[in-house]
Amino acid sequence: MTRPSPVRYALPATAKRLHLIGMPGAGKTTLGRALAVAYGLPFLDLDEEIVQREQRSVSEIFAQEGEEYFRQREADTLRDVVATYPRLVLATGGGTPCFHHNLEVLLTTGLTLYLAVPVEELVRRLQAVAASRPLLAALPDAAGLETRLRETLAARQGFYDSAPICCAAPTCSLEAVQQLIARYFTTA
Ligand SMILES: Nc1ncnc2c1ncn2[C@@H]1O[C@H](COP(=O)(O)OP(=O)(O)OP(=O)(O)O)[C@@H](O)[C@H]1O
Ligand SMILES: O=C(O)C1=C[C@@H](O)[C@@H](O)[C@H](O)C1
Ligand SMILES: [Mg+2]
Repeated sequence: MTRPSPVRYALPATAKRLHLIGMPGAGKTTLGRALAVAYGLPFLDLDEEIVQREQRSVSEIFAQEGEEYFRQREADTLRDVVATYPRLVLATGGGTPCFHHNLEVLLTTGLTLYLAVPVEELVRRLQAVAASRPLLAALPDAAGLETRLRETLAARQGFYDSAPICCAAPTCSLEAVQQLIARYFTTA
């Protein structure tokens, strides 16, 4: 099989910011890092940026200040980040598009990609780490985790579906996403 030419997948000069949205465990951070390398763009993870600014973990912020405080910090940090970085691949938090008009910020300041992954796969990926996620901790078992993820996805689906590009598993490979991005720019 011949490898596709890298030129075909080059990011158009007009696309300087890529935003990845999707459920916890969808692969935003993993794919975001790979896209940043592929396109030669800086990478930033919004959760990590908040943690750095607050000098405490997301779980600690939720436990000590509550979710509303976290959502406000998330909204402020998102706006700072897009104002600061003219070129960027940004992995958002799972809830980022759903609060404080962040969706509008994401859609108007970069090309937003939704990583759609079935809940069964999210359960597999998150089972081991759910205890460290404030909104997924304290669930009794995998069935509880699955129920919580289904409810969360149902509430968020409308926000996620606003992204102009949707990459559905199992085709969320780096190459598949690059093809979707290239196709978006040739048909837009
Ligand atoms: N395409 C993939 N196929 C299989 N596993 C993957 C894939 N992408 C990511 N993973 C795995 O799924 C887990 C979650 O990935 P990642 O941290 O990138 O997701 P995320 O969307 O950033 O999650 P969060 O919202 O919690 O930050 C990790 O263990 C990662 O190795
Ligand atoms: O899905 C969510 O609401 C969250 C996902 C994480 O990325 C963090 O932003 C935080 O744990 C909240
Ligand atoms: Mg992440």
